[in-house]
Amino acid sequence: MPSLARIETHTLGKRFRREWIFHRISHRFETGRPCAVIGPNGSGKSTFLQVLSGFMPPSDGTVSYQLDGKTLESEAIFQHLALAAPYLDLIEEFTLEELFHFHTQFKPLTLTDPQEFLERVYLERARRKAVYELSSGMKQRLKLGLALFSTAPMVFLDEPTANLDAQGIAWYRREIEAQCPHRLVLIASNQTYEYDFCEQQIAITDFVR
Ligand SMILES: Nc1ncnc2c1ncn2[C@@H]1O[C@H](COP(=O)(O)OP(=O)(O)OP(=O)(O)O)[C@@H](O)[C@H]1O
Repeated sequence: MPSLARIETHTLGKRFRREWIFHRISHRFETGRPCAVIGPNGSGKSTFLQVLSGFMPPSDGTVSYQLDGKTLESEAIFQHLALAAPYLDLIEEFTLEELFHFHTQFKPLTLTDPQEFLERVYLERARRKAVYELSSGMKQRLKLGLALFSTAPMVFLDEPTANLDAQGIAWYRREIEAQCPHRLVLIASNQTYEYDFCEQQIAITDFVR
């Protein structure tokens, strides 16, 4: 049975200095109800995901987390959350096999064999390459794979198809749609093809003060 995750925000707001980026967002996110956070460049999508991830404190309101009906402390949510985002870097000096072994000590994957994982992200031929030797699209498949195939019940993706070609985008859509029924999925995007399967949408510009 998949874990049932729930995140509830109550009048959540974030400002940098005196500028409110978003304000008074009250919403419930749940396993099986994928949600897209949409808006133009600079509107606050990444900021919203970072506040929900616990990377940034809110300026106003609250966020609460539940897993199978039990409240999670905000310090503990990181272990239950997988995030792939342009501002999160991979360790460039590791080979892909080394990265797999390092990463899975902290964030286990459903694919426990590195070979199987690298085949699933179409990087099996690069397994002895260092991360810095990969193209930007290859790195993006690696980042996405680490989030998509993690065992964490919550998965947040920011600009998931950045640098992916048409084949990569089709792969992303197949894999994310397979994950949606049994995980809490949140996608920050301004590309319809990254989120048009999401049953919920939050337009961040609706929450400007
Ligand atoms: N650490 C920070 N300090 C000050 N301002 C910030 C900080 N991070 C983001 N901002 C500002 O917050 C606003 C929202 O930025 P954010 O990156 O969340 O937008 P976005 O919708 O994700 O944009 P994009 O589509 O370009 O990725 C921008 O005006 C940005 O300059």
